[in-house]
Amino acid sequence: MSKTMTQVSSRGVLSALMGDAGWRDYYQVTKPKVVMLLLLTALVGACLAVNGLPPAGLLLAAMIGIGLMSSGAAAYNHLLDREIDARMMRTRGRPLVRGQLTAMRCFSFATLISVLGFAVLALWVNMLTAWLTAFSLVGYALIYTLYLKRATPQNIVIGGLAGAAPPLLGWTAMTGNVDPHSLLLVLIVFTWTPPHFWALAIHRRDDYAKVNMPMLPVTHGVAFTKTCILLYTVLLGLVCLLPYLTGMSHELYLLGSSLLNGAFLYYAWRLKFKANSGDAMATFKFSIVHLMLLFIILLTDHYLLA
Ligand code: HEM
Ligand SMILES: CC(C)=CCC/C(C)=C/CC/C(C)=C/COP(=O)(O)OP(=O)(O)O
Repeated sequence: MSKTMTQVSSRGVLSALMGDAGWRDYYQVTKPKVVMLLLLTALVGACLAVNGLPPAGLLLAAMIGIGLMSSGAAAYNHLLDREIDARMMRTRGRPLVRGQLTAMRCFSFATLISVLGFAVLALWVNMLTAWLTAFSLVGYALIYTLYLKRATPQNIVIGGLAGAAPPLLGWTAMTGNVDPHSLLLVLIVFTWTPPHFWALAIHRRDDYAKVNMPMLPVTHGVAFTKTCILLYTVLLGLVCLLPYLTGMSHELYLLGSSLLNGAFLYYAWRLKFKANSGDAMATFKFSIVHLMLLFIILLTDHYLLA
């Protein structure tokens, strides 16, 4: 076959695979910003697991494997939620709703990257990490998305475990076993998740009510949800002391995390006691900055003071 004919036929195969979808549609269903933050928490877990720098090849394989499987989980979530996504303002522009990406293509893509991710972890990291990541994928893509989300206002408290797993996954990738210190990092993300999500759920309450999604502000009201956010933020402040109290982290972490948790508490207090329509969204946005900085501080403390 001539070079031009080969180019034409490979372009034909590619366009048959892509259909109306562009790279951007595949990228969007992976929830890239969420996965970036999940990977930061996994990276910190991996670095805290070892003395000095983690072996570069092992770290790269772990990040690729965890990243692919988290992206796969996010793509399954887009697939399984496409009908409710079509009815909510926030999500109605998603690729499966617009018809840019077919359900079959999304399923194939999610399966391909999830299996690839599992293979990378199984071949180049270790089986414990591969299976723990697979459980997290099933926890988010199936148990949370298909069942919990639609069943109970405690959906994200229970479902939050999957999103909180990456620091443990990063840690086990380096050591091959579950260290109690890694569970402290999981506990931090786990306690952070309810205020993170409920702040957004207050802002989007009408959207969730419209599709009968039992999110806390819909089932128990906005005032009660604000109280829960405040209580979880206090709990998060206490949980964040544990890395210092158990000797895992040092004074830099104690100072940095106390400032961040003080600021989070201020947002939660303002949301509860000073009614202002923009406060819920401001609290949601701050939660993301909070978790990102908290893990950067954990890492800095580890390398400067360990
Ligand atoms: C069950 C647990 C969680 C729930 C229910 C939840 C829910 C949400 C929702 C509904 C959004 C808005 C997405 C949008 O605007 O389209 C969001 C955004 C976000 N979440 Fe979460 N989240 C959870 C856990 C996490 C975890 C564990 C992380 C990272 C460690 C995370 C990081 C983010 C980031 C970075 C964004 C902003 C995404 C963007 O701007 O595109 N979330 N979350
Ligand atoms: C392998 C592994 C670590 C898996 C975890 C993967 C993952 C993407 C966790 C993040 C949790 C999250 C964004 C929940 C929101 O879903 P939602 O359906 O409530 O939000 P939506 O309405 O914006 O889709």
